[in-house]
Amino acid sequence: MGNAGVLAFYITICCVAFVISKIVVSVLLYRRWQRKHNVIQNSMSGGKMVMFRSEKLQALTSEAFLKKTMKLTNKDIIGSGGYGTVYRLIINDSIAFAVKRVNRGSADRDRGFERELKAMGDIKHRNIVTLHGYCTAPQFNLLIYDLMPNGSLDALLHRMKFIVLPA
Ligand SMILES: Nc1ncnc2c1ncn2[C@@H]1O[C@H](COP(=O)(O)OP(=O)(O)OP(=O)(O)O)[C@@H](O)[C@H]1O
Repeated sequence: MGNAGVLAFYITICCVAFVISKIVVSVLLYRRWQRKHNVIQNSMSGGKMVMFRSEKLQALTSEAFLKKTMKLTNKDIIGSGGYGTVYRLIINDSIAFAVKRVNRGSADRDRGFERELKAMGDIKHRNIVTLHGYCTAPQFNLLIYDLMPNGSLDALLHRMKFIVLPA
C-alpha cells in the first residue's frame, strides 16, 4: 500500500469513528431524555403526549391522565389568553392542573405553543408555574401546568387598582 493508500485508510477510519461516536452520543442523550420524560402515543386524538417525570404525577397512570384531558368541557374553563383556553383539571379529587389548549390551524398559534414550550420546559423556580407536560395532536396542542388557585398576577394587579391605600 502506497502513501496515498495509507492516508485514505486513516481518513476512512477517522470518518467511521466520528460517525460512530455521534451515534453513541445521540443514543445516550435520547436515553437520558427518555428517563426524564414519559411519552405516550395518544390514539384518542392521534397525537403524542409527553409527561415530565414529576412527583406530582407519580400517583397517576399516564393513560388515565390523558383520558381526563380529553374529557375537558366548557364548564372546566378558567380563563383564556392570546393563544388558547385554560381549563381546570382535577384528578382523584385532590391533584389540580391547569391545561392550556391551543387550537391548531395557523402557523402563528403553532409558533406560540413552541415558544411557550421552549420558555417553560426547562424552568424550575418556586415563583414560576411548573410545566408538567404537553400534548401535540393534529387539531390542538395542550400545555399542562400546576393550577394556581388564586388566578393570575394580572388579574390580581387589576383588582388592586381599585384599592385606595391609606396615606
Ligand atoms: N396555571 C394556571 N393556574 C390558574 N389559572 C391559570 C393558569 N394559567 C392560566 N390561567 C388563567 O387563564 C388565563 C389565560 O392564561 P394564558 O396563559 O392563556 O394567557 P395570558 O398569560 O393571560 O396571556 P397571553 O396569551 O399573552 O400569554 C389567565 O389569565 C388565568 O386567569
